[in-house]
Amino acid sequence: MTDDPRYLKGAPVAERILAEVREQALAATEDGWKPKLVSITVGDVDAVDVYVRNQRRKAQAAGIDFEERNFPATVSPAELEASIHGMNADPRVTGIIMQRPLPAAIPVRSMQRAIHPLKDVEGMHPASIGNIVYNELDLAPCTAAASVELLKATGLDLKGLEVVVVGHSEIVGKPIAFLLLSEGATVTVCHHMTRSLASHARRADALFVAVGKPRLIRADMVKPGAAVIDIGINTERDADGRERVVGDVDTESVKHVASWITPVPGGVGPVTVSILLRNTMVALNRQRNLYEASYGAR
Ligand SMILES: NC(=O)C1=CN([C@@H]2O[C@H](COP(=O)(O)OP(=O)(O)OC[C@H]3O[C@@H](n4cnc5c(N)ncnc54)[C@H](OP(=O)(O)O)[C@@H]3O)[C@@H](O)[C@H]2O)C=CC1
Ligand SMILES: Nc1nc(=O)c2c([nH]1)NC[C@@H]1CN(c3ccc(C(=O)N[C@@H](CCC(=O)O)C(=O)O)cc3)C=[N+]21
Repeated sequence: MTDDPRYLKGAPVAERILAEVREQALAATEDGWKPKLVSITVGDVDAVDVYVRNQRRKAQAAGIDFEERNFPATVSPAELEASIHGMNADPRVTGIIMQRPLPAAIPVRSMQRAIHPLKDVEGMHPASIGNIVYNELDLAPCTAAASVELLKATGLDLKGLEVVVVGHSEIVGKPIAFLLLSEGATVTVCHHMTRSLASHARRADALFVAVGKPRLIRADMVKPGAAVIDIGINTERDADGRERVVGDVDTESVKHVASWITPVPGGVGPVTVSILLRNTMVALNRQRNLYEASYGAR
């Protein structure tokens, strides 16, 4: 079933990006600039496990060092911030990603701000997010950038394309909208106060869904021939009690209407990981350029 040509799979896109990352990482290492990504997790969060596991696997395959720093759920904001400052100052650390969610006692935004913009490989610091508003797109939030890469893989021309984004979180929906605007698409953003999600969604040539609700998008909400990018990752139990991961789109019905649909798993997720590693190399090159501009070329 996953051989259906309508499935817009993540693996080929992810592999292409990872091959470029690997080449850059090897060249940088030879020049004495070994890339290293540090992942921060706080407490034990199932939702993050898969992501971190894949980050470690793909980083190692690409020649990027990967270190996991797990803090207890009881860590204070001040302690966490002090650790981040330590990583900012450590020249061996190229990039820092702070996995979400954080415990309620820790203010996500101030922690995001504590990561130096030059090491912010998720593109979530206000200074980084600001760049995409100015059409500087080389380091964008990973999931948003991954979703747009998948749309590009359809070959559709983004200029003037009618796009609807469902979900407006700061980490996924909003940056998708900004990236698409920069590419010339006409973008409508829907959220929980939108009056008729179905009537907006049905107009879309490309529909992005990042909400966290299984089967939110059904076949009657999709324009025939549309590209559907399903970003949701939800865990459900099936009838015999087994856990399975599903997106926000009712894939079985929508695939008869859409021309392209990203599967979950196997769609946006793997591309997100490869973009994180690509961002690590963008960060490394920025640090290296700054160093060489300050101290002269090696
Ligand atoms: N594949 C990947 O790499 C990643 C996948 N994800 C997945 O993507 C999904 C979204 O993540 P994230 O953006 O962090 O989640 P958030 O919970 O932060 O945001 C969800 C968004 O959906 C909107 N929303 C809620 N209910 C509705 C509704 N009925 N109709 C329309 N919009 C609605 C919310 O709007 P409002 O604020 O107005 O309520 C909000 O903007 C999750 O399933 C998550 O697991 C996340 C990150 C990476
Ligand atoms: N700061 C932050 N940024 C995030 O982007 C972020 C986060 N925190 N917290 C958790 C969520 C979730 N997320 C996933 C990314 C890829 C896969 C992924 O690779 N999924 C594979 C799963 C394959 C398998 O099951 O092994 C797939 O969809 O095919 C999963 C989940 C990123 N998130």
